[in-house]
Amino acid sequence: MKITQAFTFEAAHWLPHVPESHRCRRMHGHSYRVELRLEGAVDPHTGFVADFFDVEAAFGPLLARLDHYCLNEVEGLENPTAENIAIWIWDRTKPLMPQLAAVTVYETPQSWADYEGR
Ligand SMILES: Nc1nc2c(c(=O)[nH]1)N=C([C@H](O)[C@H](O)COP(=O)(O)OP(=O)(O)OP(=O)(O)O)CN2
Ligand SMILES: [Zn+2]
Repeated sequence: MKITQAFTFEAAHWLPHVPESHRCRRMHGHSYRVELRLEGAVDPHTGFVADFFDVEAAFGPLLARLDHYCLNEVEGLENPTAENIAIWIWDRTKPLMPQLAAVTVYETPQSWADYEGR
């Protein structure tokens, strides 16, 4: 069974490795959406793969490190592409949630990165 929980955060960033002429080299902001997908068996008693409240409690402190910050200033996110944000979240969430199967980071509703740990 797969379950997914979505979160949103607002943040500024700029991309240091694109050409000077690229508009994303300038500081700008996004309303990001993060989806955490968990996979596992449904507990026959609770009916849950995992309690959404527990997912929220585990991910909340990480989300707080991103929301309303300049992502380039967050340790490990010096090049804050959607891909690198997804990896950053995975690396810090997977140890807390072994059932984590994918992290999806939407930079805009039309563009996102999916990471499944490889
Ligand atoms: N593979 C990636 N490509 C790009 C990334 C990224 O993270 N991974 N990021 C950017 C910029 O962050 C850029 O800001 C993307 O947002 P935006 O310019 O708003 O994108 P749109 O083309 O959808 O904007 P419109 O104004 O709607 O045209 C660039 N590339
Ligand atoms: Zn951007």
